[in-house]
Amino acid sequence: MSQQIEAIILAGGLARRMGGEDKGLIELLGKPMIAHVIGRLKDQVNKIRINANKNQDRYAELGLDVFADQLEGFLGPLAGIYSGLAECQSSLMLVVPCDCPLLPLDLVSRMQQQLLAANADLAVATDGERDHSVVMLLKPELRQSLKTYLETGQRRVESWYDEFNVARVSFADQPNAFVNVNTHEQKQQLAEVISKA
Ligand SMILES: Nc1nc2c(ncn2[C@@H]2O[C@H](COP(=O)(O)OP(=O)(O)OP(=O)(O)O)[C@@H](O)[C@H]2O)c(=O)[nH]1
Ligand SMILES: [Mg+2]
Repeated sequence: MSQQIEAIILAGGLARRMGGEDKGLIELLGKPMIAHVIGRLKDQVNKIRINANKNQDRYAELGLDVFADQLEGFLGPLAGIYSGLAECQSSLMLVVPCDCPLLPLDLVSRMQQQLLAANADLAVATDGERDHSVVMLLKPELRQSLKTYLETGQRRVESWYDEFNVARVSFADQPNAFVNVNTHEQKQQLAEVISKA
């Protein structure tokens, strides 16, 4: 297990494409979506916390700490990351979304190794072609920059981290690694893929 790395799972969005149902709590193959994500991470980090703005009691039943966005108004994933960094007690924090149930089992070791090798501020996962911008490993010192960025009305994750030294970490060897679920149809398709695997 990587030392001194904690993770936050972002489950604070409005899930509009799911009709406003709480995406992390939607059942996928008999358990909440977020439980799949926890299963992928639990042997990779020292601690996992859940970022949720609704149904916090239900998330807490999973036995993990739950925290809400400190800035109101559903400002996007960066609001969750900003709040997560406030309580971060490790030298690096991993961020993942709640709707990505096939995350790599070697996610943290590879992200950490490449962040350190590049002396980067932040590592972002890619599928070999594009960034998966809410799968990142970052230094807590970036919190102040995040605050300024959000306070000036900006929201886009990629534009925020562009100003830093970013290590892009390819997981092209795992084509399903970042399959994520935004609609009921995608959930059904993924359930079929996992069942046949
Ligand atoms: N904390 C927090 N997380 C968010 C917010 N908006 C999105 N996220 C999270 O960011 C990740 C990626 O976002 P999306 O896949 O677009 O999820 P979403 O915004 O809930 O869904 P849509 O409304 O359908 O776009 C998910 O894990 C969301 O929970 C927000 O305002 N606050
Ligand atoms: Mg969204």
